[in-house]
Formats: sequence, structure tokens, C-alpha cells
Amino acid sequence: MTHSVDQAIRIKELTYRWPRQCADCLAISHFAVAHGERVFLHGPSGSGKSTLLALLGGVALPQTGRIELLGQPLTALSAHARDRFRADHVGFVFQQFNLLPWLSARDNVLLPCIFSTRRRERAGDPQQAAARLLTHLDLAPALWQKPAAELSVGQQQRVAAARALIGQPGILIADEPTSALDAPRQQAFIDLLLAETAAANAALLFVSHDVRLAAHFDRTVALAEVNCAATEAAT
Ligand SMILES: Nc1ncnc2c1ncn2[C@@H]1O[C@H](COP(=O)(O)OP(=O)(O)OP(=O)(O)O)[C@@H](O)[C@H]1O
Repeated sequence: MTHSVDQAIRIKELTYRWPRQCADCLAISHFAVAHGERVFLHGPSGSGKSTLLALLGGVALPQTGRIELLGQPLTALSAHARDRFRADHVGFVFQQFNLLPWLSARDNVLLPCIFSTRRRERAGDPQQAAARLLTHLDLAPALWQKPAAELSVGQQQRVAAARALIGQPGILIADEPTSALDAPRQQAFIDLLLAETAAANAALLFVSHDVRLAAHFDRTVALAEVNCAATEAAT
């Protein structure tokens, strides 16, 4: 995709309050991530990181404000169109992986290319792209045909990363993606994430508690710096 706008992620005057809560969880006047920029976002447990990612994924909608991804305002899209947009342009690595347990590791990686023609086209040969990513993530070929449910947690995390990266989405969002990996694999995982996002000029928003990882990224943001709801709740 040709990026005609300067920011991959742009949030303006956003507020979000969970149902039945009496205070906003998020109040962000401005937050943006440029194309090709790799941002490390951190904050304590309960500070709203996953809530922000749910909004960026279009799974929840803000009560006020605007979220633009690759120049597309998410709130202007129907639920179906948001799902389509996400499949085409956003790769997610979730804390809980969300792999389909009965599908093989390789078929899980190929899923975005089934749901999105754009991802399939950008992958070139999807089978080869899946093999390349799984190899870079050090998942032995003997495991590629195994159902995801029979993989270790660390192996599932790597499959989830390959699935997010296949077909070069313009935005990659990773929520605690290295929590189940040992130190050498954490490093390999982050190296691959950075290399793949650089190759695609994709924006990377990497969320983690582990601030030791921040040094790998272009910019570090504490959610409390941009979330005024946190300031209000704390005063
Ligand atoms: N479904 C929900 N309904 C109501 N409140 C919610 C819901 N999910 C999260 N919250 C509240 O929103 C706030 C932010 O939660 P969130 O999960 O976004 O934090 P987090 O920073 O991702 O935490 P963690 O690092 O522990 O995953 C918390 O106060 C939480 O209780």
C-alpha cells in the first residue's frame, strides 16, 4: 500500500469509558505513530494499555474523538468494514495469542492470507512467506504441521508473531509479545519484529511491562504521559 499520510496511527481528543464505570479509562488528546516508527508503550497493570489496543483494533469504539489508521478514520467504518480494514492492514500479537488450536502452526500463520486478499498478494507465495517467518523465529520445521494446541506457550507465541507479520501489514501491534520467551528467543523475536516492520515501513506499537526492552525502539512512551484520565484519577 502507498502511504499518502504522514502518520500510521493518529489519535485525537479520544475518550473511552468502559460500560457501567463512572470514570474514563482513557482521555488522550493526541498520540501518533509515524510510518516506519517503532514505539515502546508501557504502563502499570490496569493503566489502560489493552483498552487502547482494543480501540486501535476497532474492537471497541471511543465515546468521543478520532482514531485514524493509515489515514482511515476507524469510526467512519461499519463494524464489517473495520474488520476488513484490520485484516488488510493491522497485524496483532495478543497476550493470549488467539491461535486456532486445532489448526497446524503453519495454517495459523497462513490465516491472514485467507481472510485478506491484500495480505495474500503482499506475501507473494504465502507458503514460502510462512516458512521464512517460522524459520526466522526458530520454530523447527517438524513443528509446522503440529496443531497449535500441542505447542509450548513459547512456540505458540512465535506462531502468533509470524501470523501477525505475514503479508506485511502497515501497522503491527504487539501486546506483551515476549512474556513467554526465554532471553535469546526474546532477542530473536524483537530483531525479527524490527526487521520485518522496517522492510514494510510499518509502524510498530509494542506494549510491555518490561522496560528493559525499551532500548530496542525509536521512542518510548509511558501511557500516563498521554492519558489524561490517569492524571485525573491520580489527583
Ligand atoms: N471489560 C471491561 N469492563 C469494565 N472495565 C474494564 C474492562 N476491561 C478493562 N477494564 C478496566 O479498564 C482499566 C484498564 O484495563 P486494561 O486491561 O486496559 O489495563 P492494562 O494496562 O492493559 O493492564 P495489564 O497490564 O494488567 O494487562 C482497568 O481499570 C480495568 O479494570
